[in-house]
Amino acid sequence: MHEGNRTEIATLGEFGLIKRLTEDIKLENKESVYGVGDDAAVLSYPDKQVLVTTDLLMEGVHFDLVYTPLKHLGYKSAMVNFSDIYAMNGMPKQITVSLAVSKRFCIEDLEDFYDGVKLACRQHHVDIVGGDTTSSVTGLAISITCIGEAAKDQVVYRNGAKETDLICVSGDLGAAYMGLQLLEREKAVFQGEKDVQPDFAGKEYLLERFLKPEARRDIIESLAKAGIKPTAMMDISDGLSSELLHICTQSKVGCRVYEERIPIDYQTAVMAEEFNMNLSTCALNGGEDYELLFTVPLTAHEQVEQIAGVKVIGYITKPDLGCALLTRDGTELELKAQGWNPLK
Ligand SMILES: Nc1ncnc2c1ncn2[C@@H]1O[C@H](COP(=O)(O)OP(=O)(O)O)[C@@H](O)[C@H]1O
Ligand SMILES: Cc1ncc(C[n+]2csc(CCOP(=O)(O)OP(=O)(O)O)c2C)c(N)n1
Ligand SMILES: [Mg+2]
Repeated sequence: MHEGNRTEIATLGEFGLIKRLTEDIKLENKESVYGVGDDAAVLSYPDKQVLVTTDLLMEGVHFDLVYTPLKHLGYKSAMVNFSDIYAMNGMPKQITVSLAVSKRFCIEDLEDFYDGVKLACRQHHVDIVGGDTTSSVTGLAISITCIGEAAKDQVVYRNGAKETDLICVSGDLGAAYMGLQLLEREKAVFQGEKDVQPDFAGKEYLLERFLKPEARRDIIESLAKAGIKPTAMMDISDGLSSELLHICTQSKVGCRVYEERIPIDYQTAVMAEEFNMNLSTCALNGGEDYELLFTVPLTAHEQVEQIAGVKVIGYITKPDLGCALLTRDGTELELKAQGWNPLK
């Protein structure tokens, strides 16, 4: 947050602030008929399915400003919403951004936050078409709603996985969680002693995965190019096991996942060792990976294996076999959702 050069929000007021944050927005998409400036935005989606998703992020629950730069927070807040649209096999098109801010924040802070939101939007061709701004007596609250589109026959739900389907995952898992653990460990350094710098050498990937997640538009495009429509899909925000159980419950099937096939980056493994944590537990339950978890028919095996950044990690079974992890030594462990739960 800004220390020198602070302009109090009160000097602009609500409307001045909104103008300052939104005056440079240019609409990219033909579906965005009218954006910021009236009682509602106007969108046009003839002959498409319209996808709508929303997320609420609370300071102290979802993010800690001691080690999260506001520009990164803006970027991530937008990205996690795009990820939900991609998880429906759609393309994000518009967002609305709602903020509740306390007096701790100055105009420059909110401009930083918006720079991050705008950068994410430019990269994913998304228009900011509205929002709401109010005050908060405690921390910062952020709610972003994203609107997207998909062709009528292309939407992919969580409930379509069938027996013998292959379970696939993009990228690697557990790195964002290790990034969070690392930042929490170094938090004292951020807060207090000014001359001591936290040492993140060799751990950059973990921080990047946590602070700057990238929604997997590329995977959606690769699947479309290969002519593969997944039978079920969702994004991994709460951890692989939790999400797999959602797909299996909603699809009324069971599953088997090979522990040795779960993709994990080298830096994640080194960090887990340093923290004395079980690596598979980190990858299964870490959360905030924002990778895609999906199932494809067995007939798509060869094609899906050729997509860069996608790994087949298991298969779908009859429901009575339940959901289990096949460990390296061949034992079966029941999968449990031990991932992140803000209401616990
Ligand atoms: N307060 C709420 N009121 C109505 N629907 C909700 C509420 N909270 C969550 N949902 C809905 O429940 C479903 C699951 O939500 P959630 O677990 O948050 O999914 P995700 O991890 O994709 O954000 C979604 O369809 C979401 O819209
Ligand atoms: C200070 C802090 N505590 C905890 C976390 C971990 N965390 C925050 S959000 C999240 C997962 C997704 O959040 P949720 O509200 O469940 O989003 P949804 O699944 O609805 O998209 C995790 C693991 C964090 N990033 N920062
Ligand atoms: Mg949610």
